[in-house]
Amino acid sequence: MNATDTIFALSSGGLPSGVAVIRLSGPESRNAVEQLCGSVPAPRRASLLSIRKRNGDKLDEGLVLFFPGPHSFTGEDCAELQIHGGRATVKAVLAALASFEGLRVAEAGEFSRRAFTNGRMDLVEVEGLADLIAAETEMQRRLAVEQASGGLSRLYDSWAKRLTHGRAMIEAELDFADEDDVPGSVAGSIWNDMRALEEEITNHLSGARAGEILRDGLHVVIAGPPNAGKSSLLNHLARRDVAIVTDIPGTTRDVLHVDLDLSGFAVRLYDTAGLRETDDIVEREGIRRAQLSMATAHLVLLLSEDAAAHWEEMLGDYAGPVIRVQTKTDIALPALREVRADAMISVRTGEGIPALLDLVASYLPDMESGSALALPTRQRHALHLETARVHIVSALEAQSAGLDIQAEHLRLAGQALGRVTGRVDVEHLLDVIFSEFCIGK
Ligand SMILES: Nc1nc2c(c(=O)[nH]1)N(C=O)[C@@H](CNc1ccc(C(=O)N[C@@H](CCC(=O)O)C(=O)O)cc1)CN2
Ligand SMILES: Nc1nc2c(ncn2[C@@H]2O[C@H](COP(=O)(O)OP(=O)(O)OP(=O)(O)O)[C@@H](O)[C@H]2O)c(=O)[nH]1
Ligand SMILES: [Mg+2]
Repeated sequence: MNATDTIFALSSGGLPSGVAVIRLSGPESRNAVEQLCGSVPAPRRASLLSIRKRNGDKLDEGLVLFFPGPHSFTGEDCAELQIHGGRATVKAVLAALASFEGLRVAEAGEFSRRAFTNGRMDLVEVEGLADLIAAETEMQRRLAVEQASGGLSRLYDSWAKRLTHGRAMIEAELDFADEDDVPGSVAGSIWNDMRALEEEITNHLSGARAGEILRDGLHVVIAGPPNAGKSSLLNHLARRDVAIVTDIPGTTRDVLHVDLDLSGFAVRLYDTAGLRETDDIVEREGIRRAQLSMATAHLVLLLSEDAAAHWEEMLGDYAGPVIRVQTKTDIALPALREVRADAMISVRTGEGIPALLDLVASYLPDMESGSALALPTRQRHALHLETARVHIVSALEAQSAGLDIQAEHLRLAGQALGRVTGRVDVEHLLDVIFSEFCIGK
């Protein structure tokens, strides 16, 4: 990977498509456009031009744009060829680009990586952009667009600035400590703000669970005895035949999951092996996996067709929230319909399903509609934010240790914040973060 190469890639999605966008970035972008199109359009203006091979053969006619650096997505010279999205057309134009000296196909995330390297985006924005491209539900989109457009970064930068100010005040006091005419304590004025900052970070961190649920989905595990109708419920909610359903107890062994959109929120629903004592090695492994998924669930739907079920016994070590669901109400005798469950459903008739979904939705984070979503979305963020918070507390509590020790804690707090946005040594993280992207981004 050489950062002075000029890179290109198909940045639009699957082919064929109405229009396909090929992006270029790097010093040879201008030359490549000139060779292929006969001229270079005015900066940032779309021009309809013919795209030709060196021998004059016409490949296509498309809208062509040139973005001189540094005012471009990557900060380098960039260009776009917006051509017809036929497979052969795209293949021919990509081949023509590859034939130029100094041009090569981009790696996954390489455009965004250059934007980061050139200071066009910080790490939090890059992660937001990756989430925006991956977003499948309205809440994932809202969270990601706020993060990608710098909402979170501005917050973290404003915190870092307050820490720097605090340190500057302490330094000033240390420098002038032996001069008699310095009035009062300069440093004394910052501690109220540091206390307030610590509180703001604590508040922000309390949204970390909501942020992770919004981004990754609420993890809901369907559990219960064999034959309860777990796989049938998964298939019903997925509206697809995802899991094998038979009337033989012990059908499901592997953990399967589907992603649902529940009023704009992502929900990841897991189907698991029926819980029972068994000598079958394969089934036992399935049950072990079922228990493992329960251990990390946000919510368990405990299914049983028997209203007299001993619900608690099936939960094992799981201590999180549970919705007890009585299944197959279409065949259950009215006499058996004692209300010992939280929900009663039939996937045959659809009875009780909307009520069950309402119950599940009540475990989703409480989001005000329309409000900006400035929540920590990744453990990486939460870990550094917590480190920053702890250092601020240490600074506040180190009164007797002296101002220079307090200043050092504030410096470490600022460094932790800098690791979130990528302004402080994050080199080792970059490959991981950028590999999340697709080629062309
Ligand atoms: N055709 C096309 N659409 C696209 C993109 C793209 O690269 N090409 N984007 C790719 O992700 C997104 C838009 N993001 C972009 C971000 C910055 C600049 C850019 O040229 N910025 C300059 C000039 C800004 C201005 O004109 O005010 C700059 O910031 O200096 C372009 C696209 C979504 N839509
Ligand atoms: N009448 C009726 N039958 C149902 C209903 N839900 C599931 N069944 C039947 O119950 C049997 C077991 O269903 P599954 O969905 O495979 O049960 P499971 O809980 O996944 O079972 P295991 O994977 O073995 O643990 C199948 O024959 C289903 O057709 C329902 O609402 N009404
Ligand atoms: Mg099953």
